[in-house]
Amino acid sequence: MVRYTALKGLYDLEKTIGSGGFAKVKLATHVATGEKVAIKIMEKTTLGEDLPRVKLEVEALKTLLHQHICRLYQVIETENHYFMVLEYCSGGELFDHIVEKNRLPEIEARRFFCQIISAVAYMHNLGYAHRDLKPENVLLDKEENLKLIDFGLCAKPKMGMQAHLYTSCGSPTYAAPELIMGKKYLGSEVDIWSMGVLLYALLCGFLPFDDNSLENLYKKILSGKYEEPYWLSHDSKALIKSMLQVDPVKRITIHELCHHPWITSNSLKPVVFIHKTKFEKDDEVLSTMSAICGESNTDIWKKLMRSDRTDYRTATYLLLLDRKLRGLSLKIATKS
Ligand SMILES: O=C(Nc1ccc2c(c1)CNCC2)c1ccc(F)cc1
Repeated sequence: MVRYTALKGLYDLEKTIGSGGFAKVKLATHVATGEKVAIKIMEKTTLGEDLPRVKLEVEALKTLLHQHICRLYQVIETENHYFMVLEYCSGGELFDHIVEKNRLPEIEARRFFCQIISAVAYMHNLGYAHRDLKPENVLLDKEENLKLIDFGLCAKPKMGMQAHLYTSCGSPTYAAPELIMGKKYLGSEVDIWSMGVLLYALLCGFLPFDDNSLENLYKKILSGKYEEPYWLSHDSKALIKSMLQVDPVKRITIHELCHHPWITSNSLKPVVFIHKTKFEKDDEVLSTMSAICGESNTDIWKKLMRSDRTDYRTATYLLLLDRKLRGLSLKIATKS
């Protein structure tokens, strides 16, 4: 096991739970609270021109505080590495969950899809587009709630969500026609298309557009034609059709999506996005911390407010707060 001195005493590294392009994700234990976390480890040399994506993802995750967006607890930068300490999503990838069940019944698909809409509506409302929405970037926590990850491609256009984007990014299978055509596009509109592909995958168990040859895949996406399996209900077909519109102008908007009958059919209320508990002062959590570090609640809180919210103190506070919100006892490991 590679030893990273930067983590010594703070996090105990365990098994590797994911390895993507330029990052490796390892399960770890936050020493002070014993809570599990996922640490995304990136080597600066292999990052190369992807380095700006790390900074983009950190800034996005520090701003996006939502119950269905994976929480960032701490960032550690050393001479050769970046370590992003993230919320551990023990249920793994939604993709594996769909494959395991072959396809999801409409009720379960709706529950998951409402959580995704809530997170994406919240992001768009804050001026962020994800641009890489796909089942691999949707994880499950232990209560089978969804967590969006991988904001390395997200965009926060300076001129707001009405400003056009040009960078072609994300994986073609989930990419909107205007994006693969290299046209200017709106981040919000390409996210809706990707969500349409996601919903199709949830309900069908396979992808609407798939082909081993990139050229044929592009042709299928640009045609906007896909199979409609017999088990899809009328409303599901209508909703998918409204999201997989080749012409972005005809595509359903995130606001219409929140109020769509397929979405509200059970709960009869539109999807709302509730801010995740921002940085509320919680004295019980602060007292638990002050019992160890000897500082007063006020001093700890002042330091938290002044920090850049990515240090060990912030991680400890947030992990204790998560424990409390899950109804667990607050404990801190004393120096053994
Ligand atoms: O928790 C994560 N991944 C994870 C967790 C559990 C399991 C997996 C991935 C995959 N195998 C099943 C178990 C995770 C969390 C944040 C992140 F950015 C990337 C990955």
